[in-house]
Amino acid sequence: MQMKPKSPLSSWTSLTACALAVALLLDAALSLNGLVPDQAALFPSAVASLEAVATNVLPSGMALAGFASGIVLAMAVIMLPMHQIYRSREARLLQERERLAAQNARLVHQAASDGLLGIANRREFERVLKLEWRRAARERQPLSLLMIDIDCFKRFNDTYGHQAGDTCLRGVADVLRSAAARPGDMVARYGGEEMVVLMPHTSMEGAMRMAERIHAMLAERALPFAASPVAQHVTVSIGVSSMLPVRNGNRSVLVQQADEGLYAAKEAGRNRTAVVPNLRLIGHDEKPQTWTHRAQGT
Ligand SMILES: Nc1nc2c(ncn2[C@@H]2O[C@H](COP(=O)(O)OP(=O)(O)OP(=O)(O)O)[C@@H](O)[C@H]2O)c(=O)[nH]1
Repeated sequence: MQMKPKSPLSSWTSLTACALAVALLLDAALSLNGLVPDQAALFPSAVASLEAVATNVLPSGMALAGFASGIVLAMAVIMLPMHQIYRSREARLLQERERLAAQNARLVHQAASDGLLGIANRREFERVLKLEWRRAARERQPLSLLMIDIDCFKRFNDTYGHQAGDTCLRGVADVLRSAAARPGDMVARYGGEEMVVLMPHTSMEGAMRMAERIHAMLAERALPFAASPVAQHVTVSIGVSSMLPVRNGNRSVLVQQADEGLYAAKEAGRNRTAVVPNLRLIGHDEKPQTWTHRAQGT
């Protein structure tokens, strides 16, 4: 919580108000002597003391009080409007600071997201991947990635036009956003018609389930694509990778593996999910063992 700075003028105003109150009390005391003559018999010694004060001290006190009241009133007359001006300037500065903070947040969001799809862009994905990799290594938790590519998207653009292509991309991004609903999940545009879903604290099994959910949701959404050689609606191919990160490990392997899986899914006929086992365990001339799974219900 931010502390509002205290105006130096408000201290002056309080001081002025106190001085004014003291001066008024002094004036009231001065009048007391004339107001209580009948009660003098009841409290003779008190009245005698008051009279002594009134005779010896009050006349000079009266002059001093009058002078002080004059100064205090003059200060109040000057200070109060100045205080008002200060307060309204302070309010304007606070408003301006809030406006700039909101603008800054908007700019940060714009720099991190894709203008067409409204999801994170590649740069933001790389930034978050670095953080999540470190976190997963620290917490010894698996980190999974889906690399998703729309099938035959060139044909979609050629058939329906580039604008319809953009609408289709937005539709797929919407589905990914709804599917990856956990707070830690991240959906990003990796480039062109390729998107990624990064899933912290998620094992290979969980990532495969997520891939199946995406295929199912796209089949249900059924974005029309009659010219597709794969199905009557827009479909995607998905490559999956999952790792237990180590602190100084190479995080690009996670992306590379998902990309290999995507390639394998395309090769196997599209509209499916594929996993390529850990690339680092496979020799150069050895062909990776690929597991592919065709999407259900298409
Ligand atoms: N409308 C639109 N099209 C895009 C965008 N970004 C990339 N593309 C198009 O996506 C198409 C990708 O085509 P390819 O890489 O040949 O792949 P594909 O036709 O999807 O074929 P497969 O991936 O093998 O199924 C190209 O025609 C790009 O122009 C975009 O922002 N909007």
